[in-house]
Amino acid sequence: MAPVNADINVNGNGAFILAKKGLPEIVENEKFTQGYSYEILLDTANFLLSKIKVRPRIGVICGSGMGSYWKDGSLAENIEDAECIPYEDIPNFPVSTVEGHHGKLVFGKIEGVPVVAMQGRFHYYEGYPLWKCCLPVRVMKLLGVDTLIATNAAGGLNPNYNIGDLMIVKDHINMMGFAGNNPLHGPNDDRFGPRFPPMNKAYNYEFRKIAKEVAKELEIENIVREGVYTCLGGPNFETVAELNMLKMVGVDAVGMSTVHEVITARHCDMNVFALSLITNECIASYDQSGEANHEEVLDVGKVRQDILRKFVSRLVERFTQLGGSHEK
Ligand SMILES: O=P(O)(O)O[C@H]1O[C@H](CO)[C@@H](O)[C@H]1O
Ligand code: HPA
Repeated sequence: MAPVNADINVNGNGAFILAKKGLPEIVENEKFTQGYSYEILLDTANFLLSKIKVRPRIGVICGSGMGSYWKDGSLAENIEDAECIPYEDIPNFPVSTVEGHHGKLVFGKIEGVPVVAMQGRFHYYEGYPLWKCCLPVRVMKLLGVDTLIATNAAGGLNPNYNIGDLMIVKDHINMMGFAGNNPLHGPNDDRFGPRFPPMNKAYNYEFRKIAKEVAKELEIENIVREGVYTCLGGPNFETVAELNMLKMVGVDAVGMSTVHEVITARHCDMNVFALSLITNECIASYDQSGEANHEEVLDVGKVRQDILRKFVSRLVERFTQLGGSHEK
């Protein structure tokens, strides 16, 4: 895990607090996508540390409709000793605006492992610049998270995929990045990571191997796939021609998130695992009837909530057992 260059102290109330030090502030400038400075995000992390009892080790981002199983009563069943903090109460945090994204950080334990779950993520189409969509990932890093599990709902483009399948993300194609839109755009702060981060090992090989083993243990290997994800800016679903182009370049599943979060996480040296729930078939032919819609996306999330909860819980346990010395 890369040093975040912040000393961790304990304040008078026994809460963790991160001390500021190092480089000068980078001024926020949304227009030029410079993002919040390291110091501003330390304020956010310190606010959270003053509220929580355990420091999370693993961060989970819940995809569309997949956060509902973390909600209210059922959340307590899965995350022990849950402490929920609404986004609107967190300094410098954006707020969730999309149905199926509740807008809370949930701290607690899964299988005894301290975690933080984002019950709701931020998307570019909501009007947030990419750096802001990914701000929680950097805050997680400052809190001590070294592993990110990002989940998403995605359209299945691979003709062998079925609705309800789970796709372990092997790699991504950063379509928005091709057009120059990247969460790391703007001045680089080396305290988060290097100017030119590599991305050829973005999705941890050991984690993917473990996920396939876990799928066998849970007897769900028949619905678990491995493939390439891409994120488009949204909010519209894709045209037939766009989908055919994506198919030609090797995309298996299409969504509107995750890629920029993963880039941000890898930039600050987190280990990453990502999982797509295939919620709909991408309609890549003019002869096919039907239209993609968000309701269907949310419905499939509900149907798969139990399996997702079991899968993610087991992964949290197994990733933690792996320790920090594995090949990324
Ligand atoms: O990627 P998540 O947040 O799971 O959501 C996916 O589902 C929504 C479309 O139905 C889009 O936001 C797309 O990105
Ligand atoms: O078909 C899709 N396209 C883009 N994003 C999505 N999120 C869920 N399904 C889809």
